[in-house]
Amino acid sequence: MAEDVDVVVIGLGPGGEDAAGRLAEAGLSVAAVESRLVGGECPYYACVPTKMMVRAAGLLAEGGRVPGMAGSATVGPDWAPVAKRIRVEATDDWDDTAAADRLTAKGVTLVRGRGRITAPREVTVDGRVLRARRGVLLNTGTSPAAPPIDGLDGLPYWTNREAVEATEAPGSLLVLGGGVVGVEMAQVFSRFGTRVTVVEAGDRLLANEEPESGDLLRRVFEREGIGVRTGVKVTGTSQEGGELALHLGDERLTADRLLVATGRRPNLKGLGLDVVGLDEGARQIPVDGGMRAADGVWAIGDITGKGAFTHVSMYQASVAVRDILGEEGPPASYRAVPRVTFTDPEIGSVGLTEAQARDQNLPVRTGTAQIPESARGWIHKVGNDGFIKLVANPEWGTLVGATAAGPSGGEVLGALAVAVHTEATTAALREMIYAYPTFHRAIEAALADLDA
Ligand SMILES: Cc1cc2nc3c(=O)[nH]c(=O)nc-3n(C[C@H](O)[C@H](O)[C@H](O)COP(=O)(O)OP(=O)(O)OC[C@H]3O[C@@H](n4cnc5c(N)ncnc54)[C@H](O)[C@@H]3O)c2cc1C
Ligand SMILES: NC(=O)c1ccc[n+]([C@@H]2O[C@H](COP(=O)([O-])OP(=O)(O)OC[C@H]3O[C@@H](n4cnc5c(N)ncnc54)[C@H](O)[C@@H]3O)[C@@H](O)[C@H]2O)c1
Repeated sequence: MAEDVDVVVIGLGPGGEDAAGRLAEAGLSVAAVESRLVGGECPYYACVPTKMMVRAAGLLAEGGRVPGMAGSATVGPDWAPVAKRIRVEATDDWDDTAAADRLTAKGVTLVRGRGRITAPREVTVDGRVLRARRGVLLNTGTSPAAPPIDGLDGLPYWTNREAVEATEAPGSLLVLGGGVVGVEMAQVFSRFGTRVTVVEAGDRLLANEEPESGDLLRRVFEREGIGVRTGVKVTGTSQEGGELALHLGDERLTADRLLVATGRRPNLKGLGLDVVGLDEGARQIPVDGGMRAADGVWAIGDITGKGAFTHVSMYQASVAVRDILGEEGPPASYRAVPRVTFTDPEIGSVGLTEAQARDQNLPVRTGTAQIPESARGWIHKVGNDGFIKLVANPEWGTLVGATAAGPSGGEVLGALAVAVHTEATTAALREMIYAYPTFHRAIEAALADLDA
């Protein structure tokens, strides 16, 4: 017999988990369906454990910067405490009991298994039928995607999941894909003594960011001994003995491990989307400003294609909850989506890149300041690589995008995210007093360059 509830949430990524809890706390009856781990990719295989890896790698790098600046230091990498911290503190050995208990304590009915829409406002999980009076909220996220390269399917390659579960740093690592996952992982493992080469098909690292960001990262990587191969085509793969190989025509790159970080595919197959007029083969589910995808269907998170970040998933959750509860509020806006690549230097950015602004036919003016030339950057000295780049629309007199690359670039970004979000005028930003000597004071120099 079917069970009647108000809302069924399929997939409990960060947004789905949050929305299910909030809807239950608002008094609705909520069934939440999860096939793997409550909380999704972020706490178990993505943001949280990888940032623990980044933190540990950063400590090693800072220790290595002591000579010539503050005396002597000997640092030796050991992956064991990183692996232990991920297993014990971050993921509870990839056990979601605590998260599941938190959710059910809010009044949510947790249903373990794979959910499928079987009729409008109806979801079936292993034969259990759930009817949703108000509707269904989709938050099924993404899975790692591998390109169709000869032989790759048969190789024991890592994705982000195996990399996070690693109990030791490999001797050598090939990273296929120089996007966010690839560059974060490459630098982490390199700092733990792994010989790393990044292999990227596009002509630069971090293709979605300003070209200056990819160029900066390449310079830093090469200085740190990380191999960077861009604009290359992998024609095949092979395994000989313990070694994995990528073929670039006649050339062979070999390593103990291969990390495939070539992007993600949305978890839409088998969801029964055709029942509600949506396309399971699509790259994303189109949503309106209230996160509505179809009658009685809301979608949030990576599957909406509005930015594959935990903060976007959480933001959309709050918009969807409001819409489901029939509360007033502004439609979702993506003008000022912030993003941070947690390399050293950190690459923080918000809004449009220069190229994206030009593609939208906006009038564009840019201003740049180099961190090493700022007072704080000069004082900081070793490890001071970075820049601020502003993308302004001179007609509106506002910033439409910005990048803060450098030490704590993701934190400096906060000021720029406020500026883009609130549409602060560049005139007002110029009148601001910027504390001396901070990294964010370089924003003032970039504003001056905007005028030049
Ligand atoms: C290595 C890595 C590092 C990252 N670091 C960051 C970072 O630092 N900051 C940041 O903001 N973002 C980061 N991200 C992105 C971030 O992980 C995602 O944007 C975030 O998890 C939000 O995803 P989501 O809400 O769409 O759902 P997901 O987290 O993908 O979760 C979806 C859930 O739905 C479940 N599911 C799927 N289909 C079904 C079904 N039919 N029935 C039941 N359950 C189903 C899945 O099992 C999963 O638990 C990182 C990603 C990766 C890969
Ligand atoms: N710090 C963060 O917030 C953070 C960290 C990691 C991931 N994420 C999210 O996860 C998403 C996925 O990250 P990702 O790095 O897997 O994907 P991505 O799309 O950012 O990068 C994938 C890269 O792989 C390259 N590639 C694709 N096919 C290739 C091939 N055959 N050979 C060589 N290179 C190839 C692409 O050109 C691209 O540069 C990101 O877009 C981001 O939204 C966020």
